[in-house]
Amino acid sequence: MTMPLLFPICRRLFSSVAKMRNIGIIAHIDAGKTTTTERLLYYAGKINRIGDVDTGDTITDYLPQERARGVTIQSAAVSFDWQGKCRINLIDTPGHADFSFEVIRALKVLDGCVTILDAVAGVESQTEKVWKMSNGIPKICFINKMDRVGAGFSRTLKEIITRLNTRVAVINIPYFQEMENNKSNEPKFEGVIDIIDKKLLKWDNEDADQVIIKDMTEMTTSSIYNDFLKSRETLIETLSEFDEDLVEHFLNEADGDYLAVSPTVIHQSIKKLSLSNVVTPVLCGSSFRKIGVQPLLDAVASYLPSPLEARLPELNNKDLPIKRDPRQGLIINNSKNLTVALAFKVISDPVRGTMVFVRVYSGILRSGNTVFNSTMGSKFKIGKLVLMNGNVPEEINVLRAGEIGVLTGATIVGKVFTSDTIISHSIKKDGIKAFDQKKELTLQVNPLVIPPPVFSMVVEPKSLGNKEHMEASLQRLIIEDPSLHISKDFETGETLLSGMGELHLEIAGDKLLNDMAAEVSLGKMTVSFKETIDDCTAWATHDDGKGYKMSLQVCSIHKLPEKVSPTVLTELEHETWVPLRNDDNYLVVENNERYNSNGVWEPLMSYQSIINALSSSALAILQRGGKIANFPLYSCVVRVKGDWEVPIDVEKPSEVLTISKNLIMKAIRKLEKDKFSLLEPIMSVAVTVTANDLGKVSQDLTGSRNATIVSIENSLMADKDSEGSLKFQSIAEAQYFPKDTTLKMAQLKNRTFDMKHILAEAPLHGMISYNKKLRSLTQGRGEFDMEYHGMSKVNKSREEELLQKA
Ligand SMILES: Nc1nc2c(ncn2[C@@H]2O[C@H](COP(=O)(O)OP(=O)(O)OP(=O)(O)O)[C@@H](O)[C@H]2O)c(=O)[nH]1
Repeated sequence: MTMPLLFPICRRLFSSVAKMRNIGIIAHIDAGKTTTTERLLYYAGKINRIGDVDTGDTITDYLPQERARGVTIQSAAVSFDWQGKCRINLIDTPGHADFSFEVIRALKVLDGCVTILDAVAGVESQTEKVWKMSNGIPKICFINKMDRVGAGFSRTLKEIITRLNTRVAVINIPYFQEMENNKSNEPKFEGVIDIIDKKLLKWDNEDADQVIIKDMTEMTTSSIYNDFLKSRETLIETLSEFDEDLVEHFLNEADGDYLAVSPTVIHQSIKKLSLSNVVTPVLCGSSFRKIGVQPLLDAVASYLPSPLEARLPELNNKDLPIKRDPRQGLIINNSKNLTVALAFKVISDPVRGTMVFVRVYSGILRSGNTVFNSTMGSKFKIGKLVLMNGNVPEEINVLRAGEIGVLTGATIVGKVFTSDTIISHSIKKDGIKAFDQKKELTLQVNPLVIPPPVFSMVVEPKSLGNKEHMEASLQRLIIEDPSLHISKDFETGETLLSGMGELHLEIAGDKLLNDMAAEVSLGKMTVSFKETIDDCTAWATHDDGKGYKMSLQVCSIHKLPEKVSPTVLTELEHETWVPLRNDDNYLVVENNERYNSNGVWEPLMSYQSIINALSSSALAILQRGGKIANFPLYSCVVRVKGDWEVPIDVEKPSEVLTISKNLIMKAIRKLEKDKFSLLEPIMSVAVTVTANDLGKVSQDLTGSRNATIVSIENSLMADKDSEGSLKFQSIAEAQYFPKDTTLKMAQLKNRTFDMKHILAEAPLHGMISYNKKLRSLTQGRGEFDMEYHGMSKVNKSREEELLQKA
C-alpha cells in the first residue's frame, strides 16, 4: 500500500547548503530503524498516517520481500524538511549482516548517522560493526524501545561508552510515570527530561501528537529533579574536558552554576565536539509509542553536519584542491562550474525503468544535460531528475552540491553503474570539452569496496527457451546489487549466483522467481571456495608490429615487489591501480603517462577505456579459476609492464580486450599446479547466550564447527584490555547515570540479564544453518550474528575433505 505524501511546496529550492543534512539510520537488526524513520516522516509532516513494519505499510520498506518478512533488505531514501531548521535527506539502511553492502554504499555518501539502539538489548554485534564501518562520520545515538520491560537506559549508555569507545553527551534522560500514580505497578515510560533546555516533555497517553511541557526548575521537589541536576552537571563536565570556550562561559557568565549555563552555548559545544567525533550526543525514546521523536529531529538539525561541515570526498587525484563555499557547496579544482557526483545505487523500477541514485559533491546536475562518466570514459544524457520518497518520486530540474537524488530516463540505461563518477558542466548543456582533460575528466571519487561473496547456488533455466530471460534477469540483479556475483563453472557450464549469506541468496532467488518471473530452478546453497597462487607467473608478451604491444604477469599479492604493493601504490605517480570488484584482486598498469606536453592524451582510444578493457579481461580470466578445482582466483594482481602501446588511430579497445585476455590465460596456464592453493571463507561469529548455555554452545563451536574462540565477554562491559578500552571502562565507571528502573523490575520478574557474548572465528562451512542448532541448544534464547572475516589457506588434508564435500 502506498502512503500519501504531503510535499511541502518547493521548500528545497530555498534551503541553503548549510541547512542540508544527509543522514543514515544505522543499527543492529530489529532495533527500530524503519519504525523510527516512519515517525520522523510523520512528525516532519511528510506523511499524514504512520505505517508500521508489523503491518507492512511503511514508506522505506516498500519491496514485497521487505513487507512480507518485516525486514529491511535495501537502503531507501526519503527527503523532508524539519520545521524550517533543516532539510533532511535520510537513508534507512538494513540491519542484517547479509545486506552490509547496502550500509557500505549509503555510508559512502552520507555526512552523519543516527544509530538506533534497543534499550533492552543494548549495544549488539551489528551495532558495533556499523559503528566501525562509519568511522569518521559524526553520529547521534537514539536509545529506542524505552517502553519495553527490561529497558536499560544507563546500562545501554555504559555499553555505548565501553563497547563503541566514545564519550557521550546525554541530551535527554527517560521519564517514567511515578509508581504511586501507576495502577499497573510497573514504571511506565512517558517522556524525556531535556537536560539542556531544562524541560520535562511528556507525550499524552491518548494522543501522542500532544506534548505536555513542564519547566524542570519548577519541579525541585520532584523525585526526578536530582537525576536531572546530576545529568546536567555531568554533561557540562564532559564537554568542559574538551571545550575551553564552554569552561570560560561556565566560570565567567554562569558563575560556576551548572543550571545557569546557557543552552545556546551547550548546543554549540556539542555540535563542535560531535563534528570532530569527540563526543556522541545520546537521546532516548520509544519510536513505536511516538515518544522522543521530535527531540531526535532537533538533534539532527543541531548536531549533525551540513555538507559544508562534513568530511570531504576522497578523490583519486589527491592534489586537486577542494574548497568549501557557503553558497555553492564544495568547489573542486577551483572550478566553479565543475560538477562531480557519485552513483551509489542503481535500481530497475518496473514502471520507471533504470534509476541511478547519486550524491552531488560540487556544482549542479541538470535534467537534459549531457554528462561524462569518468569511470567508464563515456558521455551520456540525463533524462529526468527526481527525489525519492521510498518508492514515490518527486520530479525536480536540478540537483545541487550536497544533494542526493536520482537520474532517470532511457538515455542512462547501461551508461552508469554503482560506484561510477559523473562529471558535468554546471551551466553548459554539454560543456565537457571545457574541462582540463588530464585533471578533471579523469577525476574519480574513490570507488566503493564490495565485500566478497561467500555463498553460492546454481541457477538453471527450466528449459533452453528460458535461458535468455534468466541471463537478463541475473544481469539486472547484479546491476542493482553488486555484492551479488554471477560466474560460470567452465567444466560443467553451470551458472553460479554468489552472495554474502544464506538470506541474501534466498532473497535474490525470491526476486528472480517472483519479481522477474524467471523460469529457473535454484540449487542448494554451498560455500564459495577460492584459489590463489603462491608465486608470480612468468611474463607473457604480445608484440604484433601493428601498434599493439603488451607484457603482463599475474602475481600473488604477497609476492609483489615492495614498489607495487597496494598499500603504497596510490602514492606512486607512474602507475594506475584498479581494485577488481570483490575478490581482493587488482590490476596494476605501470607508466600511464602517454600525454603530450600540453596534457592531451594522443591516441584516439581514451586512457580510461584501455584501463577498463584491461580490468574486464583480468576480472573475467581470474574468475575462470585456478588449477585445483576452477574456483575463482583471489588475492592476485595482474601487472601490465610500462612499455605497453596501442595504435594512435584506433578508437575502440576491443583488441586490447582480446590481447590481454589471451595473455592472462597464457600466464596462468604456464604456472605449475602445486603453486595453487585452496582458500575457504572464515567468519567472525558473535553468539549471545545465557551463562547457563555458555558451556554447551562453546563446546559445539570448537568441537563440531572448527571455530576458534577469540573472547567471551559479559554483556555489560567489553572485556577488552587495550589501553583505549580500559580508558573508556574507567570513564563509564566514574560517570553518573540515572537508575534503571525497569531493568530492576525485569530482574524482579526473574528475567535473566546475565548474558555472555562469545566472539569466535569459524570456517563458514561449519556454520551453515547454525541458527537451527543454536536454537535447539539454547531453547531459542541464543542469538548469533556473523560477518565475513577473510579467506584462509587450507592444508592438503583439509583441501581433500572440502573438495569431497563441495
Ligand atoms: N516496544 C517497542 N517496539 C518497537 C519500538 N520500535 C520498534 N519496535 C518494534 O521492533 C520491531 C523491529 O522494528 P523495525 O523498525 O523493523 O526495526 P529495524 O531496525 O528497521 O529492522 P531491520 O531494518 O529489519 O533491521 C518491530 O516489531 C517494531 O514494531 C519501540 O520503540 N518499542
